[in-house]
Amino acid sequence: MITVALPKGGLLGDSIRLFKSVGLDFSAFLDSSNRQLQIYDPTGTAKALLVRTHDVPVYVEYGQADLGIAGYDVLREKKPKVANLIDLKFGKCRLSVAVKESSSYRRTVDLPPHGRVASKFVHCAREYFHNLNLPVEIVPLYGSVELGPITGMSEAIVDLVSTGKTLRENGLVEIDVLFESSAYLIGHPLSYRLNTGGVNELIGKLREQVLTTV
Ligand SMILES: Nc1ncnc2c1ncn2[C@@H]1O[C@H](COP(=O)(O)OP(=O)(O)OP(=O)(O)O)[C@@H](O)[C@H]1O
Ligand SMILES: O=P(O)(O)OC[C@H]1O[C@H](OP(=O)(O)OP(=O)(O)O)[C@H](O)[C@@H]1O
Repeated sequence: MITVALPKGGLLGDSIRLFKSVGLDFSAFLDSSNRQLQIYDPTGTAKALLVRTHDVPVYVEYGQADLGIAGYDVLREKKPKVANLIDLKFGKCRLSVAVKESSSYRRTVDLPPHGRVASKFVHCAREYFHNLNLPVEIVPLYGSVELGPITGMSEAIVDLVSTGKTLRENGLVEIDVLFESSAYLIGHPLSYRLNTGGVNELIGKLREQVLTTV
């Protein structure tokens, strides 16, 4: 039996569509009345766990899931010991630095030394500012990060940007991009080495599917 960890939230629909295209149906997770966190594909060949997006690599690293789907941003932030198997080409976004449009900061190096930067991606932000030799205080937040500069708590944010709508509607502008991101299929290293439950065949089908749809 193959176990896959699927991310709740924005990546769930595309993840379920991808598995459906290779014959595995986990669409029960899309039913809002469903509260089951573990479901079996009707063919009985695989089961899926529904987990928070940041927890997907944890289930895969610990071996409770053979496969999982997580954003590259999450993988950069958590650096889990998992294999990055396939760039799935959906969930595209970027991790960017943004500031208030009305501020005078137009490049990251314009930010004041020892200024504050709010972020959900604390490790990525710390590494980025360290590489620029800019000493800043990273303020960890769990969401609505744009409120950092709006309320005056921070001079800048490091956050995901996709359409840019959230930045625009909150009077913020992007001044640098740390990296581009998309969803990845990740795997437990032993699962594909031992071909647990025929996982390699499934990975092959998923790879083919991604190649033909792009
Ligand atoms: N506009 C976007 N904003 C945020 N994430 C996006 C966006 N577009 C694509 N993504 C991708 O979707 C993933 C999941 O984002 P989502 O907003 O569903 O969860 P989250 O809010 O980060 O997680 P949680 O609610 O569990 O804290 C991100 O890690 C990223 O890879
Ligand atoms: O560029 P856009 O298309 O507007 O998308 C970017 C927004 O989406 C994400 O927030 P999310 O909806 O995950 O909520 P959060 O603030 O709780 O992280 C991200 O943190 C931005 O706020």
